[in-house]
Amino acid sequence: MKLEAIDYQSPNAAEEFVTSLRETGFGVLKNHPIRKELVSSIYDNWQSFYNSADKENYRYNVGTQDGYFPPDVSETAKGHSKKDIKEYFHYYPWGQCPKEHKDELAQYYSEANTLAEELLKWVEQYTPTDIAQHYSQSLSSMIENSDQTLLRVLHYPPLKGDEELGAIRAGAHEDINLLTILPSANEPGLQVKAKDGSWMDVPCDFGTLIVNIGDMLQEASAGYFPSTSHRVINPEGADKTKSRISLPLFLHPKPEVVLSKRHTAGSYLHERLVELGVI
Ligand SMILES: O=C(O)CCC(=O)C(=O)O
Ligand SMILES: [Fe+2]
Repeated sequence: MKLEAIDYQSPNAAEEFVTSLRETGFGVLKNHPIRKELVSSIYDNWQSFYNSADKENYRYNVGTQDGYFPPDVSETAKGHSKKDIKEYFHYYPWGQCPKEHKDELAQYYSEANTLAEELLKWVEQYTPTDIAQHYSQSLSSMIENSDQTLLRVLHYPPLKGDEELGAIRAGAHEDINLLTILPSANEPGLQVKAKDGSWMDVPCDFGTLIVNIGDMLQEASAGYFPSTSHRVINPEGADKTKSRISLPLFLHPKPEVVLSKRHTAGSYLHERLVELGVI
């Protein structure tokens, strides 16, 4: 199995994309509308943010989960004992954000959400009827005007050699949300678990866009769309001294949206955040 980039502008893009999601949990797009200059400018500006002590002034709010999460509070992936080697910032339009970075993130958030609504329409269009009957409302309407959709600016610092034995940049995990939209990072390392249990590198040519299924879409589609494990491995050799920045947008429905008989988006998120140890 190999992940091939699908041309967003090709006439078969929607069908090929949804087939890839169904078979691997991932879809990779090229020639998509997210602007490369905007992404690389965010990477540069946030590298400066992480290099500065100012980040401590934006420590996250426990109740609302917006702001800066330093390395010592960073997540421990479900079922793991070691913390990930990363720090990150959670941006919501209503949340805290350094003012010099706000316009750019707001712009990216809005453009990526527009594309996300289209991708959810593709998913819906190629969902078999017997599965689609489980959707309580259209997938794209679940995220429309949602203030829960989260843009995470991640920084994986250079490795210093004193990291906890066995700790990696991001331990194997599944995302909680509906879909995740992720421009290729500025360094490799992201891997996805194939059906045979082996780890595959996700293509990381700058300018491609990686989309993966989260647990909420798996829940809403009664397992038809698989939420797939992925991880970020540590760099080796000369790459150890390099930072890695990435920018996932996690599409979260409004809390009252019904995902399944068992869960609303709100009840599901709460359960998972407790497991992650961040609330
Ligand atoms: O940094 C990456 O490439 C992926 C990050 C990720 O999987 C996550 O934050 O959930
Ligand atoms: Fe993830």
